[in-house]
Amino acid sequence: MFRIGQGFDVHQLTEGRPLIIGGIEIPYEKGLLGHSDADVLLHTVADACLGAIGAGDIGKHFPDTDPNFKDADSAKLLEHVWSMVEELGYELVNADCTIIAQKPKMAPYIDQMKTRIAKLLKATPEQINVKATTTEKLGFTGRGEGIASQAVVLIQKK
Ligand SMILES: Nc1ccn([C@@H]2O[C@H](COP(=O)(O)O)[C@@H](O)[C@H]2O)c(=O)n1
Ligand SMILES: C[C@@]1(CO)OP(=O)(O)OP(=O)(O)OC[C@H]1O
Repeated sequence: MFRIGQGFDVHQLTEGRPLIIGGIEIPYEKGLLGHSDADVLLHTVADACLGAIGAGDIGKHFPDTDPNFKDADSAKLLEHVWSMVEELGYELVNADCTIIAQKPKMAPYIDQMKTRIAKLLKATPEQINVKATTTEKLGFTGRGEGIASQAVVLIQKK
């Protein structure tokens, strides 16, 4: 049996924070603001996984009012979400993700992100696709006020 889930997330860009996307630290003058490390890409993958198993969203499992998740490593949150997926007897078919950012250029980091996400989802990098797009300087992403991400995850019963 196949199940599919999708995720969408946005975080504000601000000075004085590291920029962590897809579990990779990217050199940039600003970073993403959040209760956790604000890894917008891993949050969308986690939400897509939770969507696929009908288990709500990351805010439900890791509330931003809980001090345990302050500055949390989103890779650890995704690891936990993936263990929930595996406990139900599923494995990954594939994941497709889009980072929506005017700047910085994501292309040099895409392969590292794929490898990192693949490891977290007990899959191979070939099962993971990560894309990036600007919004042609339009909207909040285009003005560099924040970064958005989308992901779709397909799972199947082992
Ligand atoms: N933050 C980004 C945005 C885009 N890219 C790459 O550039 C290509 C062109 O972007 P458009 O918004 O003009 O479609 C895109 O296909 C990505 O490969 C990037 O690396 N980082
Ligand atoms: C990850 C959590 C928990 O630390 O916080 P944030 O980093 O603010 O991320 P968000 O995508 O707003 O929601 C999920 C949260 O509960």
